[in-house]
Amino acid sequence: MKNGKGWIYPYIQENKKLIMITVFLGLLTVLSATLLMFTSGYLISKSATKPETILMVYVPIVAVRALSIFRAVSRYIERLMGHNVILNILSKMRLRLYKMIEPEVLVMESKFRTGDVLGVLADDIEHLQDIYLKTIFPYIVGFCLYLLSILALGFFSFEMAGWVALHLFVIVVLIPLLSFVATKRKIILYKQGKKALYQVLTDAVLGISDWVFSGRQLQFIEAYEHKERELILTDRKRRSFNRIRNVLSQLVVAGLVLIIIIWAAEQHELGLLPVTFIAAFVLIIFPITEVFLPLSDAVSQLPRYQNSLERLESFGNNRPSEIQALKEFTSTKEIERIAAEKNVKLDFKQVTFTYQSGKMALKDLSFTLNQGEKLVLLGPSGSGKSTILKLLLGIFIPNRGSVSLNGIPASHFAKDSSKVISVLNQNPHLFDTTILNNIRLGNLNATDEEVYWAAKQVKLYDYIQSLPQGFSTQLHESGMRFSGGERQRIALARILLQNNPIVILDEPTIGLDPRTERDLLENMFHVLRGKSILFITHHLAGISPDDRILFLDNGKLIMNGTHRQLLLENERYAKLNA
Ligand SMILES: Nc1ncnc2c1ncn2[C@@H]1O[C@H](COP(=O)(O)OP(=O)(O)OP(=O)(O)O)[C@@H](O)[C@H]1O
Repeated sequence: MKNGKGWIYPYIQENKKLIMITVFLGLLTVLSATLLMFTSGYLISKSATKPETILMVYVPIVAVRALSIFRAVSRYIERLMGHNVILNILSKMRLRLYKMIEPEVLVMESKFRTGDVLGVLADDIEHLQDIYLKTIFPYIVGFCLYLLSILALGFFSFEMAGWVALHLFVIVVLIPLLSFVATKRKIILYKQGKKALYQVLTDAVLGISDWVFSGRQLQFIEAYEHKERELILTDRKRRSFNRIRNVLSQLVVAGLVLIIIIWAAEQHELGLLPVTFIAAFVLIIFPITEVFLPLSDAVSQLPRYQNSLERLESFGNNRPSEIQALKEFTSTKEIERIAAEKNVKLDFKQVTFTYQSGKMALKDLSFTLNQGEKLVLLGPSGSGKSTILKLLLGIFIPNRGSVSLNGIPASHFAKDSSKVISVLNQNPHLFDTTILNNIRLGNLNATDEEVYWAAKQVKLYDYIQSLPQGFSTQLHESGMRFSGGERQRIALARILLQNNPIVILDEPTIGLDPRTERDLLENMFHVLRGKSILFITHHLAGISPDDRILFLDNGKLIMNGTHRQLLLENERYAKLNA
């Protein structure tokens, strides 16, 4: 559990006082339960001696009532307090997680879906709340109670306190420890096996047609069921160990009851303890051991949290070094000034960028984009186009050279780059709300008229108006699906409302048929006049003769000129057009 330090210890430290109050309330609850049993035991015994008048048992009757109310109230407050501490800790953990994940969103995009990663990690945090509720709090309460009950018994008799201490030590320390050691391997094996089975199953479902075509589906099912049986067996072993452990713990409790009976009887023989107190002393064992018995299970659950803790730890530690520096700056004032000027010069100066893995993605790249110009970044897959986008948005910092907007490093604006740069990517997301709201996402202050204007610009206005509910059409409820081209037009309308000086088109027409692609690009370049456009693409659709082209291959600039020039002068380029 060494990895837990970063995600457990600091929160305990930070909430020390509240945790202490919760533990105190926990002890108070047990104390009132113990006194309740004690008084009830006395009351039953006293009543059995047929007292002459009810007044002889009046005080214990009132005490039983008061203690049962007090126990319920203190338990309620203890739960309230405990959950309050947990919610407080969880909210801080979540904040920490979101802060960790935020700068990585664009980096992760290529490898996983960020939402999935966030979901898994958020589940891990939810899972960690059980460490507090089911292990840490009960164990602290249990241990304090152990010490307190020994001290209290020592007050009556040293010898008996010694015997009870020894017995309780078995259920408070020995059995939990034994349980932890014995079940740890089984829990880990079970978790690993379950994960492996999920992977095999997912893999099989994805490739189901191949299993069927090869006629080996039965073979797969047999192998799968065999592994599943092994897994069930591992879990069964753990459960049967738990059953034996529980029986053992109950035997220890029975031993304790016996000790108390013998001690109380001896005391009575010696005339030191009235007979009415024998049951009272015996009954207090039960509320006390009720706290101790679940401890073994609580401690043996610890390995279950290990994966969650390790995942959270490693996520924090393995942040790619490319984005380490991201949070250090962010100059909101500067970006607002540049955004207001609407005249931005984008400069890449001898930029070299190497990934953490050692892969050099860009080498010595220089180009300038003045306000209102269009620049086409052309290159095959893996040539470095997406890396340029991340450098431009300030997510990555070049190893050598500089990327700047009006002379200020792009990394200074990383968090605010959307105030100057708009990006239209391959798969814009449409939210589960009205079309109007979906377009307004570009600028939340835009009026309805401005949204209609943007829709007209991207040639969607008539189509939207023809829908029964027009701009109020709920994208999800209507079951209406926009085509790829229409989605891009909605995203383009958002960009128009955003009204930023620089627009990056990151292969926006991928997957569209040639005709839709041509119409969309024509419309895009028309409505984006006056803005600086960086058009990232891997083919020549939508390129005009005077467009400036940078052709990248393997991170290096290998052609630079207008489309017209390159067609005439460069054989490789001319072949692309063929
Ligand atoms: N996180 C990463 N770690 C290591 N290498 C990377 C990483 N991301 C990209 N690369 C490598 O850097 C090079 C440039 O990648 P980049 O994604 O910028 O290319 P691209 O031109 O955008 O490709 P595509 O058109 O396929 O998206 C490639 O060789 C790629 O394998």
